[in-house]
Amino acid sequence: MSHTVAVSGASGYAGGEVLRLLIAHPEVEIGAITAHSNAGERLGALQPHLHALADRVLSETTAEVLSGHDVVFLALPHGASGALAAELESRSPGTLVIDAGADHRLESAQAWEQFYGSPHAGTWPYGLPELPGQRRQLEGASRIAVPGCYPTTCLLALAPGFTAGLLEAQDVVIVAATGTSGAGKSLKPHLLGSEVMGSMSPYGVGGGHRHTPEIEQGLSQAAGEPVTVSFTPTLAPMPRGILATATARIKPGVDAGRVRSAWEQAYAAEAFVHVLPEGQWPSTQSVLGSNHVVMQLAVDAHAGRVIVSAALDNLTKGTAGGAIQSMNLALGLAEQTGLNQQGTAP
Ligand SMILES: NC(=O)C1=CN([C@@H]2O[C@H](COP(=O)(O)OP(=O)(O)OC[C@H]3O[C@@H](n4cnc5c(N)ncnc54)[C@H](OP(=O)(O)O)[C@@H]3O)[C@@H](O)[C@H]2O)C=CC1
Ligand SMILES: CC(=O)N[C@@H](CCC(=O)OP(=O)(O)O)C(=O)O
Repeated sequence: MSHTVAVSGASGYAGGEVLRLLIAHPEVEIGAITAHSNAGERLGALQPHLHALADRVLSETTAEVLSGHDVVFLALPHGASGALAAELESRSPGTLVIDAGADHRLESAQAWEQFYGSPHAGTWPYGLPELPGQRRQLEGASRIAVPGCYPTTCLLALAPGFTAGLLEAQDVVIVAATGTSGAGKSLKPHLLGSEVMGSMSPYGVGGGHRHTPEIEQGLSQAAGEPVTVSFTPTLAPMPRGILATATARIKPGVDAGRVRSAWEQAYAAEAFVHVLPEGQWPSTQSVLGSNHVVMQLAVDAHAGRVIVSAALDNLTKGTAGGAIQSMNLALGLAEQTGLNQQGTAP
């Protein structure tokens, strides 16, 4: 039986990627597609790669338009989904709501207010099934908070070492590079082609990036104790992709073999997360357009640290693919349904 799905924010990058994947999903039928300033436009004018839906017209994003579907994806700027989700709850109580924005990811209202500067909308099950115990939380869920793109990368990179109790909680350093689509479609002067092409620069330096509390939340849950993270994002001259390099101090007496086997065991049964053969390091190119994550790790015995490098596509596993993976679990479908795209090369 086909599930009806509505996609809000369909004119944006995240909503467009949700639609790209849903078009290839065998168990869904696409219902309402909505936007804000672009309501009334043909989808083909805004998402010219989505040929199958080119002549569909974008509706206004309202709870009335979105209600009555089995599933609603919210791909809206953060802060916009809390009120809409509350209205959907009363109009359409049986609908599975999947929020690609940040509004429902954090458990701490204080951290939300500190980093986002608005009242906290609440906490929904966190859509990263590969974290320990998380898959069970998503099976049959009626609300899902899709993780941020950096947190997906960083949590998958480091969680196995914390779950296995091999890493110190207080000396975690992550530097990550992202493609420009992470910032969304709206015009931003620092993202003009002439500013970004052929150049890289950091931003959100010094603990200010809003994904820091989300990464700390996930790693603390894995460790069973508070984990402190120093996180520095950088902007890279590419449209898609994240490469995160994460390092943490290894506890005394833990040897390199134990470290490697913790990661290999954590992901041995996962369809989308791959610890590469030793000596092969990840590249963003190899995962573009796919729901896959590739990673490699090394033990730096001199520094007493593990170094993990992980790559994914911020719009696929980092947003829309991860969201559909969680949707599949919530609907009782096979987790990989509609997500068998391989990477593109070159
Ligand atoms: N880009 C990425 O890599 C990732 C994005 N996300 C999250 O997904 C969400 C969407 O991001 P992204 O697609 O990149 O952003 P875009 O700027 O590309 O798209 C934003 C979408 O939201 C709509 N919109 C804008 N303002 C409002 C409003 N006030 N009310 C309702 N709809 C509105 C826009 O409609 P219109 O065009 O008609 O104005 C557009 O469809 C964000 O919360 C982001 O945090 C999560 C992980 C990664
Ligand atoms: C290049 C760039 O600006 N990237 C974005 C990525 C964040 C993102 O998209 O995640 P949310 O879902 O939490 O908004 C940023 O660093 O803010």
